[in-house]
Amino acid sequence: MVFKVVLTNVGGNGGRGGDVILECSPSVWDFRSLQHHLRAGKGGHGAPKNMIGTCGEDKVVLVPVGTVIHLIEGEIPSMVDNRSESDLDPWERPGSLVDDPSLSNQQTTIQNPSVPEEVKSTCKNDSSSSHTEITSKASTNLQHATQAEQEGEKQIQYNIAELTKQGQRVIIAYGGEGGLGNVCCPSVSKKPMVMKSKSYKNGPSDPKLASDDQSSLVAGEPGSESELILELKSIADVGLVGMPSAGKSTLLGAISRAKPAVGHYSFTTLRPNLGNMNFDDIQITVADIPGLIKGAHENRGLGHAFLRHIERTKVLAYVVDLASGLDGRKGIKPWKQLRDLIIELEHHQEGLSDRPSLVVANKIDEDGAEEVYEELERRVQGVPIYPVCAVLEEGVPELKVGLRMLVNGEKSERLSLDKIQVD
Ligand SMILES: Nc1nc2c(ncn2[C@@H]2O[C@H](COP(=O)(O)OP(=O)(O)OP(=O)(O)O)[C@@H](O)[C@H]2O)c(=O)[nH]1
Ligand SMILES: [Mg+2]
Repeated sequence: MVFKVVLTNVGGNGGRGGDVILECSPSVWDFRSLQHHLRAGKGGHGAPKNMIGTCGEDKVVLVPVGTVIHLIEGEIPSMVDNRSESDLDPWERPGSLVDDPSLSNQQTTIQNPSVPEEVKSTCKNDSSSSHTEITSKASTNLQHATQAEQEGEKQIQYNIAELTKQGQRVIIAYGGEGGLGNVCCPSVSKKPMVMKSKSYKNGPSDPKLASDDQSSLVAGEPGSESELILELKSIADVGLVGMPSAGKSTLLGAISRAKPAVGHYSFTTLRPNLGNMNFDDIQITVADIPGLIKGAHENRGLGHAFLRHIERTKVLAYVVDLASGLDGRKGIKPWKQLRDLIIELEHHQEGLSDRPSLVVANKIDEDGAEEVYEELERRVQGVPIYPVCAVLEEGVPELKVGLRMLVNGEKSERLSLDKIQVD
């Protein structure tokens, strides 16, 4: 999602405006808290509405692990500190499990913003991607934002930082200098003074400028301006999504060199496993995501935690168990598995299932599975279905080619409820 907001922190009566700081936190999964703070935030006393932070008080906003900060225009933000070096689960550290050169090429980042890396890449405002753009302009921001949206493209000047560790902080906007306050000059209007672009990072404002206009003494001055794109880095190219015991972990072992635990009981996998599919020219990261059950969006079976991982994959491979419900055995038919999975994804986050997808019809080796597969093909339209026996690695080469095409964008079929005939 792309959104743009005003982000200027104005000094208030007698005090300097607080800085706006982004802090990396594994408990946050998207930029929603950022939106919330921006909406709820107040400026220093006398500051225009819609500002973030209060006078003299820094505003710390939590962002997810894997947030990449690009600068489009303005002052280069600076890294503050790593408040806590506590070790994260490897899953929470993008790239830590994956030695993927293609990813590092896409996301060249630096940890020291004093030597920013200049880039000339263009970032498209693609509403399907998880981008957040923060436009911090003192006056004409919303107009700018609309313009930018119309233009559709922005030049990224620098890759500023990639926040991968808990507690890492970056100042993205410096607070403006404080005015002297209404107390000193009660006759002057309380109306805030909005000034042209200017940075107040390096000490007090120009006294001449201040004395030129009494109202700035009262209202304080705007903080620094910068225009940023925040991007949430994907954790995997492909997510294996399915009900418990569908064979996701077995499949990950078959398509990569990963060796995840496999069990004949549900919820064998409780934390996602990552593996790499290696081709001559490209490496694709696959995440084996813990099984989802009906009601996952209401947190049944740790649903929330599992569903969140899906947000950060580009392509979905729905793994269904063809043997489920066969021969009077308990279980859900594959087409119903697909329907339930989509419902859970969409309840968790609207549009979550709207990404390139395919279906893996697993356990084709089981008695009666062929017939179920044929029925599945009749009942599910619009996405390729790959019959696979993950245990014997049958059908795996074809599946790998299909996944590669989706990741490369050569195909982009999506599974939706209207393409599944359940009754
Ligand atoms: N017959 C048959 N059994 C399979 C196949 N793939 C997996 N299984 C079996 O299905 C069971 C579950 O496999 P897992 O890979 O652990 O399933 P999962 O989807 O990762 O399960 P959770 O982690 O609980 O969500 C195991 O007993 C596997 O041996 C297959 O292609 N054919
Ligand atoms: Mg598993």
